[in-house]
Amino acid sequence: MTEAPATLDDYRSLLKALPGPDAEALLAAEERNAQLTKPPAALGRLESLARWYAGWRANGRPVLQQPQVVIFAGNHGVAARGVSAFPPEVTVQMVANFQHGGAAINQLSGAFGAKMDVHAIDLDTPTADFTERAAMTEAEVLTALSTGWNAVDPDTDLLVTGEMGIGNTTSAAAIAHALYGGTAQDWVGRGTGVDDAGLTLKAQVVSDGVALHNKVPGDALDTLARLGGREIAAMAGAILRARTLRIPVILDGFICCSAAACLHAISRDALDHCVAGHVSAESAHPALLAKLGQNPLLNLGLRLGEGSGAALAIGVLKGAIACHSGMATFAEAGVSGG
Ligand SMILES: O=C(O)c1ccc[n+]([C@@H]2O[C@H](COP(=O)([O-])O)[C@@H](O)[C@H]2O)c1
Ligand SMILES: Cc1cc2nc[nH]c2cc1C
Repeated sequence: MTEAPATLDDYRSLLKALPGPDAEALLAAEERNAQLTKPPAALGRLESLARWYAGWRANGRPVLQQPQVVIFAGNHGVAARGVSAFPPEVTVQMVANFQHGGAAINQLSGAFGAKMDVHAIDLDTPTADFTERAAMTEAEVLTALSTGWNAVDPDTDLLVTGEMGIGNTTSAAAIAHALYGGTAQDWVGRGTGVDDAGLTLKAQVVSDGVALHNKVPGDALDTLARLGGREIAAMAGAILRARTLRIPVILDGFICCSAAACLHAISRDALDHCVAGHVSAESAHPALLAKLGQNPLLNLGLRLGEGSGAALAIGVLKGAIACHSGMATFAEAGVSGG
């Protein structure tokens, strides 16, 4: 197995030298798509999805057989500021629920034939409150990144990255505010369901945290360490590891996209192997997706996290690949062309 990068600079170097999709497979998929028994473009976005998948899998007629859902959990010092509708102990309780098969993501992984792995990262040691100091030290963010890196099964042919962490919509909003500017209000949402007073407090916390850390120069990996969380860093590590293995990734909601944003801010093509599974009901998710240039596959009003929206989108991608690789051509079926 390829070892995880040892330093943040090693991650930066990797982000500048990422593999692309396979050009031959892209061409073969394009040619095959043009011959399938349907009017041109009649399968809409399924057609470009299948080509995208074919390119990353280096196979013009690919199969999708071994999806992996990986869930990372982390605790946040900033949760002590009262920014969530739920107490921090829910993180470890939900990890137990994942392990016992009782969460939504267990059902969705099962429904779409994905194996599911859960990584609880140092839950007894919440990150520092980012309004006081950096959420993670360099050693801590590297540990979390490598947890994500090592969590990817090299034999999987599709990865979903999900998370669980009370307080993490505040971290995600702070990352987005630091990377993209605007106001803190632009990036905060209700998360697990805070009321208006909670939302106002959240905006203040995000504003204070970003003001503190903006005083020190740094790039998006520094932002990840200063404002992020262990599960957010782990998702970034997993997304990057998947890229090195040419494993396509379905992104989940607001928090997952904040992790992806830290890679995208360093290298504009870092998410070319990713597709947004859904747009969540977290109010700033549409704006974050727009910054990433991502057009989500589903819009079902979910605001759960856990990889749930992305897991649902496995079904869409499986449908796209089944059509692309299984359909007859006009010649094979003896159907007249238009
Ligand atoms: O994925 C999303 O867009 C999303 C939106 C709202 C809430 N969540 C989940 O809710 C938790 C964070 O909410 P909060 O209010 O504690 O910041 C965390 O466990 C997330 O998985 C997730
Ligand atoms: C119960 C519960 C389940 C979750 N799953 C992801 N985030 C969550 C937050 C809460 C509060």
